[in-house]
Amino acid sequence: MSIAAPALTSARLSEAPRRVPIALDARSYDILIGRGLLDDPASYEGLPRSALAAIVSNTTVAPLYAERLAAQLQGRHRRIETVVLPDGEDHKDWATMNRIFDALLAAQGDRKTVIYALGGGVVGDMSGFAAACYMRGVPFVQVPTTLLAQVDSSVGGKTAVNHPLGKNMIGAFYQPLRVLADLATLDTLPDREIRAGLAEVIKYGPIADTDFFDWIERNLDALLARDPAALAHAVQRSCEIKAWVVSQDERESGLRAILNYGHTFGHAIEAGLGFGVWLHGEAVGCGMVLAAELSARLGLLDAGAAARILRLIERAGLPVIAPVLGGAEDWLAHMRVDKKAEGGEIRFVLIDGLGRACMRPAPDALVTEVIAARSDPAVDAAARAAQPA
Ligand SMILES: NC(=O)c1ccc[n+]([C@@H]2O[C@H](COP(=O)([O-])OP(=O)(O)OC[C@H]3O[C@@H](n4cnc5c(N)ncnc54)[C@H](O)[C@@H]3O)[C@@H](O)[C@H]2O)c1
Ligand SMILES: O=C(O)C(=O)C[C@@H](O)[C@H](O)[C@H](O)COP(=O)(O)O
Ligand SMILES: [Zn+2]
Repeated sequence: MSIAAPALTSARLSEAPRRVPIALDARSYDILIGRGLLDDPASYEGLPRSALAAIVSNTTVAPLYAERLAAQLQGRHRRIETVVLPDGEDHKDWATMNRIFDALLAAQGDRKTVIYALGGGVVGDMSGFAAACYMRGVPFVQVPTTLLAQVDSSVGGKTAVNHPLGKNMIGAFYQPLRVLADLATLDTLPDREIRAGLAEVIKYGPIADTDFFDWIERNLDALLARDPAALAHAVQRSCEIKAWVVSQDERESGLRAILNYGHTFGHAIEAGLGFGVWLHGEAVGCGMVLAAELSARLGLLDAGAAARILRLIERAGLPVIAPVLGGAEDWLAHMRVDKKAEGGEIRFVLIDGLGRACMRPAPDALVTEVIAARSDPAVDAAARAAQPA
């Protein structure tokens, strides 16, 4: 499989709200992108009215934005309940999911209850999964408040929780009614999270769009400085590319796997270090470096292009040296549970020339060589030292 995305509509750099449509077999929806959308009644037009709306958020985001969202939902729903989850990837698990179900049942949520996912990818993935399961499916709206969630996780309907043995192992494909990405919410986001979000932005270049890759290279400093026009373009273009991919292959029977570039290595790092030690975007950033190196060693990518990918990820302040974990066998064991693996054979998303991705197995010995070349035990030591006692 080898894919190259066609050029899409050129992005505007105006301050007007942007609308990216995502067309699916069963249903289409809009991704709204702009500053101030959270407080704009127009953002909510056409969404269902019901007895109960449940805002699912976390201990960090709820105090910042839940009241403002609730104010917009008044009049549309008779009751508004806010479910506040503990914050962090280490809480993206079944116990936390049950807290959402407990709250929905305690509030007598019915089949028309609308779930609003207010937060980053962790809240979004869990709220979406809760919406898919509660009474076998209730409507939900994504209100992403991290860069990563605005450019990636809120779009396309992958929902999940982690299992101790693997990342996102329990989940469902379940699409939101709308994505409402208020760029102003990024103002309160810590710098480390901006950098993590940039990993998924960078991802779209090598897999689908060399012009976008060039644009990110030229505009990385503006993105790191949170320049509003640069961020708006990055979010819009990322959503356009993701919508283009997902609308052709909603359930990942082929093409959609390109969105997993860097994730086979990245998920192994997240699980191997313990969920939450490295941010998802950090692990994916490093994973993209390893996958580019593997692509080069397989003769798919020239060394200059692999070096450009590495340099961009490094400039974004993301890690480019991996942990050693428990050694080569430990790495391979983590990667064998990857959802793209078939019959225990690991399949990697590789870069087949900048702007094109393909999926292929690779010899264990070569994968091990790449890991050995790009890992350092000092990274494991630093990760252990950064963990709370
Ligand atoms: N479903 C998908 O397609 C998809 C795609 C990419 C990633 N993901 C998943 O998304 C998760 C990562 O998402 P993430 O990077 O958003 O992490 P996150 O959800 O943990 O959010 C990062 C941190 O930022 C805080 N935060 C969120 N919004 C804030 C704001 N506006 N101001 C201040 N703080 C804020 C959060 O409380 C958290 O501490 C991972 O679990 C990953 O697997 C899913
Ligand atoms: O939307 C997709 O498809 C992706 O692969 C996007 C990824 O950035 C995201 O991290 C996703 O959750 C990974 O999916 P998984 O199937 O490997 O768990
Ligand atoms: Zn990801």
